[in-house]
Amino acid sequence: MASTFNPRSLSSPPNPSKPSSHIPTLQPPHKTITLQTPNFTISGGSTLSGHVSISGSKNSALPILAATLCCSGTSNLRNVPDLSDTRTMCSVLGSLGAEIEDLGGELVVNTDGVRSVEPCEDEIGKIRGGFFVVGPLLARFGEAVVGLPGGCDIGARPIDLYIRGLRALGAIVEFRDGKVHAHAANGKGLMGGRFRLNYPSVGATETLMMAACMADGVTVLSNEPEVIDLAHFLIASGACVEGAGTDKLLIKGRSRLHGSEYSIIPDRIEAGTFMLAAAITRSCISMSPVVPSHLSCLINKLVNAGCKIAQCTHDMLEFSAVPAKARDVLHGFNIRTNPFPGFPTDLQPQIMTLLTTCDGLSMVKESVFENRLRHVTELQKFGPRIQVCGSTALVFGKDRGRSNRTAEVRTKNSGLWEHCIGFWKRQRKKVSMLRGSRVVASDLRGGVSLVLAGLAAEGTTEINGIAHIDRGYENLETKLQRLGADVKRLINIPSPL
Ligand SMILES: CC(=O)N[C@H]1[C@@H](OP(=O)(O)OP(=O)(O)OC[C@H]2O[C@@H](n3ccc(=O)[nH]c3=O)[C@H](O)[C@@H]2O)O[C@H](CO)[C@@H](O)[C@@H]1O
Ligand SMILES: C=C(OP(=O)(O)O)C(=O)O
Repeated sequence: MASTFNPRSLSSPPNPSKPSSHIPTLQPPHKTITLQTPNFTISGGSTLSGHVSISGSKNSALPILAATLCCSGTSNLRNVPDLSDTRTMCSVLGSLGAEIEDLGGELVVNTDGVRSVEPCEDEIGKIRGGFFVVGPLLARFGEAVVGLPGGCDIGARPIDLYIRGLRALGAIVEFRDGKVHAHAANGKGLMGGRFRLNYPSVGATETLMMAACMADGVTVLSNEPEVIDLAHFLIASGACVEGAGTDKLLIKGRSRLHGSEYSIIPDRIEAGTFMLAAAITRSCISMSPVVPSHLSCLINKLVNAGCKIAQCTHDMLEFSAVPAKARDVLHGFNIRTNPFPGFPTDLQPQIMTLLTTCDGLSMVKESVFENRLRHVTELQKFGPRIQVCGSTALVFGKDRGRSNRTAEVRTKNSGLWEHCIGFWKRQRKKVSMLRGSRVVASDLRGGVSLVLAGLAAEGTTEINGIAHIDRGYENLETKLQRLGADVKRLINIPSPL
């Protein structure tokens, strides 16, 4: 991974102005999940076929579970995925006094018994979404004492935008004893106010929406599908939220929200991961339910690379990467992660794995999180040539005489070209199929990108640290097995001394 080239001048599309490192910083401690049992063992090389059912979205379910704290009566939530993250979120609510009943496929949440405004710190520290409860607790009870969040270790992930936004809504916020202490300035409820995020943070937008739904007026920016899903849940519960899906949300306060019945949207990141599993194994699979427009950016990239959408309805996709002729290849391409509708950062590690099997040189630029290329070191153990500099990775695919002109031009313009083309020429003859390896997942999407590598690799792969993957994929191995993959979850028994 050592690099000497300078990527400063890499040309790239405009990025919304991201808060820079001068912003303060209540930075959350990233909790390390103990990397031990179980693991995945994968025999690579199988072609996939058949249909996969896509679960509800983790990143919608977490804020919507938090939002039930705003609602009197019961909230009936369908399509909540059964993940370690959603279980943790239920424990967070339980630690406040909420009652949650699992009807199998439907969670019934009643928060009328909530008497505490201080959720269990250990549970909050396991996931990013735990911190979202600060918004609804302030909205309904006028007070919250919340520990710092955990989640994937992919960057500093500060919470300064949350704090600034809550202050703009009239909260007094202090940091004491490792926790955020917030209360409504007038001792009753939040007053409402206007706040413009200087970066469309998903979590800050969601937290402020929940905080504002019993106060008045907030202007926020993120329009990720999961933010819109939360807006729809709040509206179903009696909130007045205008502008969901645009870059301006207007929330008019209501004194009370009520329970409702709501179904979480399908997980676009899970669906995207399965499309990439089909692409890397050059297979054809169908999937539902999906919202195809949530996947447009990925679909465009894959179609340009040589894949096909064989069928598409309002909630089903049939995706094929089966070559029409034996000599057909998938062509490398460039991606840059960005807020929706840009390329999702949560699919960056997975698409990088696909690119190692494509033709030519590809460039991957991570622009949302500053430390989201950690999986590369493990991915390299499968044999591909990937060079990282800062937040950019160059993926040296197979050379069959065609290369990715855009990557060439961009790298040429940036002075990177001489360095990397020389390297590629020396290495390309050595590039062959991915080879099975023993690797460790260090975060959720980086971890699943290793599963994709294992599916395509020659031989056997063992992936440890799969607790990270269990945070965000429901029954991953069962779903892959049904598609024909040879994946097993094994429990390691530590050898006696
Ligand atoms: C539970 C959940 O929904 N997680 C998703 C959510 O995370 P999350 O809500 O944490 O992501 P954000 O959109 O907040 O973060 C984007 C960028 O903004 C920065 N930032 C954020 C808040 C803040 O107060 N200050 C600040 O500087 C972050 O460090 C990061 O560099 O959106 C991300 C971006 O689509 C996804 O990768 C995560 O899967
Ligand atoms: C980064 C992710 O999750 P979290 O924000 O919960 O850590 C993710 O889902 O890829």
